Amino acid sequence: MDQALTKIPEEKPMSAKIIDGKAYANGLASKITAAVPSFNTATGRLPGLAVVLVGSDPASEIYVRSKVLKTRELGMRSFEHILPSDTKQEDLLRLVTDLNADDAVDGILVQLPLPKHLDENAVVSAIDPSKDVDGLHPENAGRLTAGLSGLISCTPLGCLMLLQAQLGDLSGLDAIVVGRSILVGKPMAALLLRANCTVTIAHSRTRNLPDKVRQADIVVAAVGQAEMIKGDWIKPGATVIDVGTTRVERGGKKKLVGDVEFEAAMQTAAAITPVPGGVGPMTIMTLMHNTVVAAHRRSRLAVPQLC
Ligand SMILES: NC(=O)C1=CN([C@@H]2O[C@H](COP(=O)(O)OP(=O)(O)OC[C@H]3O[C@@H](n4cnc5c(N)ncnc54)[C@H](OP(=O)(O)O)[C@@H]3O)[C@@H](O)[C@H]2O)C=CC1
Ligand SMILES: Nc1nc(=O)c2c([nH]1)NC[C@@H]1CN(c3ccc(C(=O)N[C@@H](CCC(=O)O)C(=O)O)cc3)C=[N+]21
Repeated sequence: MDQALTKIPEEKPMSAKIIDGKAYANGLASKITAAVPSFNTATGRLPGLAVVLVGSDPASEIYVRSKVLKTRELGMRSFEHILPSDTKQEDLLRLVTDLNADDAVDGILVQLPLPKHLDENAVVSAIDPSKDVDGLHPENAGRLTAGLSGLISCTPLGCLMLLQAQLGDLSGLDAIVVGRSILVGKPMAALLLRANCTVTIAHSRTRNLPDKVRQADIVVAAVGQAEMIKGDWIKPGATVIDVGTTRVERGGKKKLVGDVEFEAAMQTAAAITPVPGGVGPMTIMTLMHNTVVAAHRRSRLAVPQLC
């Protein structure tokens, strides 16, 4: 046979689609901004978000700052409470009680982790569940697992929006969530299960993690260890959502990296979120989303379609 006819074209290296979380978050922002004036007309006030930060961790300060700026940018009210790192449990609980009673406040977010001497569970449980825009209160966490409506944790909600935008219906897909925190891993797994995925939850005691990741059509990495999930663990064609954010030093420069080996995963995945610019902006925007949802529910108004 003619040599020219049998020649197989050289295989091009695959390159995943980069899921633009920033762009998706901007789209969501326009819907939220549009919902604020009608809420204002109906109630005579603006939706309000209170953010509480205890201590002065520089990374936490950056996140809190961007939450405050975004709240104002979207036309809502922001209440900022920065407390010293030696704040007493009873003082923090009193602040939460005051915010619960304040009608101008629709959402309360207590930035985690709290300093070691404070009881995180007690603080989160003290938040009025109708204002718990982080979805961390046991009532909201329980409602999610029970399939009831409530407020859903921001980061997992943002990850689900990106996955559905990328894949449409998730029914029947094999998903692995690496990490089982109350903030990310557990609610993420509950949301994927609700979306009819078959879900594996992995953690620090999981055996043969690479093999488990290799089975998954969807990989959500929420560990907090720079690039611990290797590119060759990713199943060809999988969708990868990288929640992790770790500051590292590379070549004398500070850099923010995810839990997934990005460049290597690009060769096998069908789509992947970058760090920064992936899940992070979605977390901030879903917090805004939850604040508007909470404001409408608290005022007994129909919740507008935001996503
Ligand atoms: N981009 C964003 O919007 C957000 C980013 N983050 C980032 O996501 C990451 C995770 O956050 P968070 O869930 O709060 O972190 P936590 O530290 O609370 O949880 C980490 C989880 O990873 C598991 N884990 C640790 N080591 C391994 C390992 N070697 N193999 C498998 N699993 C392991 C732990 O297991 P075990 O339970 O057994 O200890 C734990 O369940 C962090 O980098 C954080 O900064 C968090 C929130 C929002
Ligand atoms: N009660 C509580 N709720 C949280 O949701 C919560 C928390 N505590 N504690 C800390 C983590 C972390 N987190 C992030 C939010 C935004 C970005 C983000 O916007 N990141 C940008 C980069 C920002 C940068 O350069 O530092 C990005 O990924 O593009 C990251 C991480 C929310 N968290």
